[in-house]
Amino acid sequence: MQTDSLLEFLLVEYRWVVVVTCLLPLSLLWKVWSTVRNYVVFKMNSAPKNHDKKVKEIQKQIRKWRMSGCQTKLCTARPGWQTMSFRQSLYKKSYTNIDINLVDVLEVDTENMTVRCEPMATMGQVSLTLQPLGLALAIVPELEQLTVGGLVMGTGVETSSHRRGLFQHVCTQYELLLPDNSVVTCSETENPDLFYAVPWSYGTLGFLLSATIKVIPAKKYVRLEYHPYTSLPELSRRFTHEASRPDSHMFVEALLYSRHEGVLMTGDMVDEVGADGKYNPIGKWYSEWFFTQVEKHLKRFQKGDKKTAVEYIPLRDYYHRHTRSLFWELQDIIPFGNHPLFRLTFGWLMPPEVSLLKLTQPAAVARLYERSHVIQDMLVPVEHLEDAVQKFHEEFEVYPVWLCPFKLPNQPGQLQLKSGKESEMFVDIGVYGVPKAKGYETVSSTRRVEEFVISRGGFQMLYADTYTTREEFRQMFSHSLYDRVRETLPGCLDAFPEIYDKVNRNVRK
Ligand SMILES: Cc1cc2nc3c(=O)[nH]c(=O)nc-3n(C[C@H](O)[C@H](O)[C@H](O)COP(=O)(O)OP(=O)(O)OC[C@H]3O[C@@H](n4cnc5c(N)ncnc54)[C@H](O)[C@@H]3O)c2cc1C
Ligand SMILES: NC(=O)C1=CN([C@@H]2O[C@H](COP(=O)(O)OP(=O)(O)OC[C@H]3O[C@@H](n4cnc5c(N)ncnc54)[C@H](OP(=O)(O)O)[C@@H]3O)[C@@H](O)[C@H]2O)C=CC1
Ligand SMILES: CC(C)=CCC[C@@H](C)[C@H]1CC[C@@]2(C)C3=C(CC[C@]12C)[C@@]1(C)CC[C@H](O)C(C)(C)[C@@H]1CC3
Repeated sequence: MQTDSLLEFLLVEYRWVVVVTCLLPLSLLWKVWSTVRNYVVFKMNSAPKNHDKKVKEIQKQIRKWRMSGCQTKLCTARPGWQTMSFRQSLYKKSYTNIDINLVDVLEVDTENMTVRCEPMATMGQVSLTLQPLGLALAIVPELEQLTVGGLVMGTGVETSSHRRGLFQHVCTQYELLLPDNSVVTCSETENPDLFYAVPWSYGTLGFLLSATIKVIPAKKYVRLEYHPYTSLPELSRRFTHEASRPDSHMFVEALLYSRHEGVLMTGDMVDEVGADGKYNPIGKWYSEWFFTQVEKHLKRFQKGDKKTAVEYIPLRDYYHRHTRSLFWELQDIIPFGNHPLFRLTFGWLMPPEVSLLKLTQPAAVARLYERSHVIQDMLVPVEHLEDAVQKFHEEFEVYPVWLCPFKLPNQPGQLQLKSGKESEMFVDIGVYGVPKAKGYETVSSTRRVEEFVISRGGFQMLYADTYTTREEFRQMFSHSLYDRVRETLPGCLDAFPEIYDKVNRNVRK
């Protein structure tokens, strides 16, 4: 990473000093506190009773805002440092912040196979609550601090999305507080326009009070197969086949380690460790970061070992396989984080809470990331996978690249299929790291990739920086249903800005 001054150099190269000595112990404190708190609250079954009381607390805040003449727009009071995105939203300073202190799992319905969660419940919390019941969310987005509210109002994807779609496609009902202070529920059959406009609305239609999400039976392990490739066309063909086949494996994912080479992984939930593979508890504190373990399969393949490797991984370890290394982002913060000695001594404290990393990010680091760090997830139809990888290589040249397939059904809402088909297989292309492409420049390079994605009928995940203009944004995301719903919801236009006003690069720091 290039740095300008000695101070910048120290703050970047030695950021690990603060992270290892302060943030790791603090993160452990936070993890222990929140796990115990969630367990006690769930066990005491206090949450469902408290839910209506807490909703009244929120309605009190909205009433106060309305009594004061709706002077400002509204947003949640979730501090920017706690959100699972690189930036902190500037609008939180001028909007009326509404405290949504709804942090719990409300009830698990084993008959209808759903769980009702409050919006501030996190993926780690929900998967811990469901695990003893032998259940899991139908889609478990990777990072533990992701919240239900953020995944509904933004989006969520995981390696079973080729079967089940995005996070919104496994939600059956939303409970919302509208700007006129009314509480409504919506689903495919009840207020369907609102139901389909909520995903990707980024909190600009109302406040989410709870979401009902599909759950599935969870088995103890994932049987994972590793298929290395040294040809992108072959990897792309097999990736598309594995994602689209009617009898697909439950999990499909690929990591690219260069423009032409990568490892495709296919997996299924199983109850026992089989004799055809080795048991690999990748979640153990001492175990190697997952993406470097996967790369070893590519290296052995390049040396002539062509066999398909099989491993048995504990289910929870699999769901959060990239969490301990924050995909591959921690290597830029704790460069020796994957060293065996460090893992043995400090591995049990990893990863540092993203929230604390954000809270303590030096300005010099922010400037450096601004200039020479890419964090983007672009969603394109899988037929364009090869030319998309080519485009990302030309503009960014960042590896590994995360490839995660997902099925996109043709439903009303912001994500419209340009092909008009009933459903289409897409791929999430995740790029996180220091760009090596010659001539890389943050805005112009990213805008060229955005233009490419729009031209292929794709979408940009909006936790990342979008440099699109308002017009380009409306080209990428359909606003016809969204605009209509905003006009029909009483007080919505006064209470909330448009999506673009909450996600574009100029409203984030
Ligand atoms: C070291 C440290 C790290 C922290 N990291 C995070 C973090 O990564 N994510 C985060 O949301 N908050 C984080 N917080 C803030 C923390 O959640 C609470 O705001 C603080 O601990 C006070 O909680 P409380 O006693 O008011 O609990 P509560 O009254 O239960 O919660 C108050 C607020 O705390 C947050 N909160 C509490 N429990 C949860 C939960 N299970 N899931 C999500 N949010 C919850 C919510 O913002 C909620 O509005 C952190 C705090 C500390 C000290
Ligand atoms: N595997 C995956 O899919 C991953 C996804 N992500 C991204 O992370 C995001 C989620 O991060 P997270 O920190 O949980 O969410 P955030 O706190 O960042 O919230 C995301 C958006 O949702 C809105 N929102 C959140 N809760 C509510 C609510 N109760 N009512 C109304 N609006 C709400 C926020 O509005 P406001 O600004 O007013 O608070 C914000 O606009 C996802 O959208 C996704 O893009 C990141 C990593 C992995
Ligand atoms: C769809 C999927 C799987 C997305 C994965 C997104 C992750 C790679 C993102 C989400 C939050 C994220 C942007 C973050 C960072 C890295 C990439 C993350 C983890 C870091 C930790 C990079 C270092 C920065 O100093 C800072 C701490 C601000 C951020 C925090 C958010």
